[in-house]
Amino acid sequence: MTDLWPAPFHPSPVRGSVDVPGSKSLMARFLITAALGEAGTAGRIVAPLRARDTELMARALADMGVGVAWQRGATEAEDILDISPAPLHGATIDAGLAGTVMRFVPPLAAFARGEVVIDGDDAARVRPMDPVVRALRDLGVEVDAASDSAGRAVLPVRVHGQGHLAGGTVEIDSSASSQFISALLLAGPRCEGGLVLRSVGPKVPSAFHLAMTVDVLRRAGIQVEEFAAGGAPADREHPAVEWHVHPGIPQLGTVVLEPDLSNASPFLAAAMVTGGTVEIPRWPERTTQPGAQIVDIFTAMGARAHLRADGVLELTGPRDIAPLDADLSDVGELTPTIAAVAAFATGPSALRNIGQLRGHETNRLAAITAELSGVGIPAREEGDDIIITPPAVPSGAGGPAPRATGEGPVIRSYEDHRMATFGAILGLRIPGLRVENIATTGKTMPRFAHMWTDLVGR
Ligand SMILES: O=C(O)C1=C[C@@H](OP(=O)(O)O)[C@@H](O)[C@H](O)C1
Ligand SMILES: C=C(OP(=O)(O)O)C(=O)O
Repeated sequence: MTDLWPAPFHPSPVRGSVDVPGSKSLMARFLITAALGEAGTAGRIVAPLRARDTELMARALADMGVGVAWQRGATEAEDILDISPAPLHGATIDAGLAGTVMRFVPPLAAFARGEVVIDGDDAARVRPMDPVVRALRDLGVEVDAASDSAGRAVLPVRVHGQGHLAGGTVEIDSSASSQFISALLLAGPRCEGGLVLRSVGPKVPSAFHLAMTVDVLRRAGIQVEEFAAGGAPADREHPAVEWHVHPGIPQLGTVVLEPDLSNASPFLAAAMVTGGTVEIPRWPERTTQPGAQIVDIFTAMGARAHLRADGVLELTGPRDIAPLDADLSDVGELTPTIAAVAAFATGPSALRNIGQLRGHETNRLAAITAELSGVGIPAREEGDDIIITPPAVPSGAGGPAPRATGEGPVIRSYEDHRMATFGAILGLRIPGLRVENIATTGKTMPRFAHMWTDLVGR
């Protein structure tokens, strides 16, 4: 039987503080970087994230021969994960539904001696893999892969590692996911001649995640140059289309994992849709995480927010939520949260240039529009945009009329952690709403349901 979670209904202002666990994206990069370090040295992650995606990544490394030791501290902030590099060998890897695992492990596998097979959930077997498979083949690696109906590579992928990679120049169309570029950049320093990666094709999404990859490499002592179209050094206005990664041995050292700001966003959304106030401690002053952008986005929708001197972000939702018309290409993973808030705005919103979400845990354009429409909030896809046209509702309380099902509406979560948190946000203002398989939030935030109930109560 499908597990249906009764989402707390709480249209009056929510107040509270939420300590969110670590960033899955930073953690994935730290793990790969540490694994490619020098044998005999260890990388240490303080306050590591124990969630499905990061445990699968840690297990993938361990299965290939890397030493991985989790140590519990008195609090989660004192937990430690030590990663000890070692020669990599063949293995069978379960990527689950983690884009980071299925895309970041194949280049790493090229350094193994032996065959590395990467497979995952059924839903993972439709996520795009072609660009990383092609790039590895162009670099001389023997890779076998299953193919989809259009002949493009998908899981399972089999990498015949030779223990080393010569490197060179490779061109890649990474418009379906930034993770293909991140995957190759992370492996770049261990290529004997370094790596020159040239983006061809339409714009690469998720600019913040690309910046995160480059930042992690540089902090590990690796020289990375970024060039914009035309060959000038890349900057904020002129995004990189070519990366030169110099050869070297990355040294992760000891890093403290930042809280996952994208996972903070549903809690901040609770303040948005109820006109309440939510605090998030340990909000980093500077970060490459795209989740930090939620503050500006919610401010544009009427919130008041400030980062206090004690490192706590405080956000108060507005009485009336202003509609949003924004290009979300660079912050795509925030879309489900923003869509749930836009559902209660005073007018139509347009969430633009998010075609890459079709290759996420599920086709999120289809999922978001179907689930909003199902609870009486008209939403549609227009090309690579989502248009949400909330029916007129009295401000502050109540919500659109739910689909009449007798027991209250159901939000399907499609095995997608962010569709589950999207449902929880809607439930604050739609009475009787239930969310299918709330446990899917365990992909990146295993205690979500408890944290949500602690914040909003029953
Ligand atoms: O590199 C990463 O850690 C991620 C990159 C982004 O992927 P896409 O570029 O495929 O959207 C993001 O959406 C995903 O949640 C995490
Ligand atoms: C797209 C996401 O995940 P993945 O790393 O599996 O691509 C996400 O977390 O929103």
